[in-house]
Amino acid sequence: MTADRNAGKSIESLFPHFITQKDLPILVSSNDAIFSDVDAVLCCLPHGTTQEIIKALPKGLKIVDLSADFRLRDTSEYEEWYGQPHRAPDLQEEAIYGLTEIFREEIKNARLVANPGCYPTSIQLPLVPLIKSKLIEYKNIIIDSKSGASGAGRGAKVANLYTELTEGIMSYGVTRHRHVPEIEQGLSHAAHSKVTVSFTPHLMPMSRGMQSTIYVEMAPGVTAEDLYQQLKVSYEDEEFVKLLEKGVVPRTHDVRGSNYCYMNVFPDRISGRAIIISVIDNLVKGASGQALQNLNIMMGFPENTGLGYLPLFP
Ligand SMILES: NC(=O)C1=CN([C@@H]2O[C@H](COP(=O)(O)OP(=O)(O)OC[C@H]3O[C@@H](n4cnc5c(N)ncnc54)[C@H](OP(=O)(O)O)[C@@H]3O)[C@@H](O)[C@H]2O)C=CC1
Ligand SMILES: CC(=O)N[C@@H](CCC(=O)OP(=O)(O)O)C(=O)O
Repeated sequence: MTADRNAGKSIESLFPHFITQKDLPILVSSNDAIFSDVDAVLCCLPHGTTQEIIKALPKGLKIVDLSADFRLRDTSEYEEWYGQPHRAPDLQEEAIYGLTEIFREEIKNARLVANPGCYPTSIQLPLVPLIKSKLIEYKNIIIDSKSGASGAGRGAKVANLYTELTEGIMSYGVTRHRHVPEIEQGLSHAAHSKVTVSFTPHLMPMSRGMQSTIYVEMAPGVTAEDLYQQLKVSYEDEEFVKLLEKGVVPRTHDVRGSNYCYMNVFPDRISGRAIIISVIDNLVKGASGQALQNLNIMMGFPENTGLGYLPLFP
């Protein structure tokens, strides 16, 4: 386990909730880490710091990168949205996008997996099967997403202070959030055609959890029942993605602390339109849980190793 500012400290001193776990290592700087006995790495660094570090790792290591550094196939898009040139285009070529339920076969043989962002996970899981089956139009997709404050990491920002966050809601990244190209890349890949979306994220006064409410126009003659049946077929064998019973509204409380994505489809009052709601825990299916799910697949372990626990309700 590596760290930057906290190199040299014990994990228990920083995160006392781990005190019951035996033989936890002392955190070391990534420069001092010894990789000879290591099979795989989960890389959880801020965007932009990861490319150089992964480039320097031994070639045989399997890697799941949680940052955005390898998510965009087009490196010029990375430069446009992340404000710096891509420093490992060769590695980008081999990176597999780790939206597990959609790219499981590719992940099996991958060496480097780019773990998806939290918003793109909550949005693509319901939309990809509906787009692949041509049940919804590729235009006029409107996405309203809400995230708990932990989505911003632990770095102190004024907007994340308790006093700024509590009893309020704040839109941010309006008209331009860096997850838009990631979402459009995934949906366009499913459509074999360019898909564009309107996307606005919101910061909510909660520590974790994410909801995406998605407004779609259905293809001619298609009903919300057709969308429901398609999602049922797509996910009936999936352990971590669940379509709720008809009419039941997905809530962040129902997936809190778990690797589940719950979703449902509702007919809009306006004919020809439907409303899709999906929820995840941004820190689990939106980050560490999906990363572990991917690593399990890459290593040939049961996919739910370390993930088989119930959500923490309420
Ligand atoms: N929070 C979320 O909901 C999501 C996060 N992610 C991704 O997960 C990863 C981790 O996110 P999160 O935990 O929220 O981020 P944080 O900002 O809370 O943590 C990042 C950690 O990276 C360490 N670090 C920074 N620079 C270096 C370096 N040069 N060498 C070694 N360690 C370094 C820091 O360690 P130290 O404290 O010792 O300085 C810090 O603890 C990121 O890649 C993020 O993009 C993905 C999806 C959702
Ligand atoms: C609340 C909040 O600030 N959320 C983060 C997204 C977190 C995440 O999933 O994604 P990355 O892995 O791409 O960092 C944001 O909007 O930038």
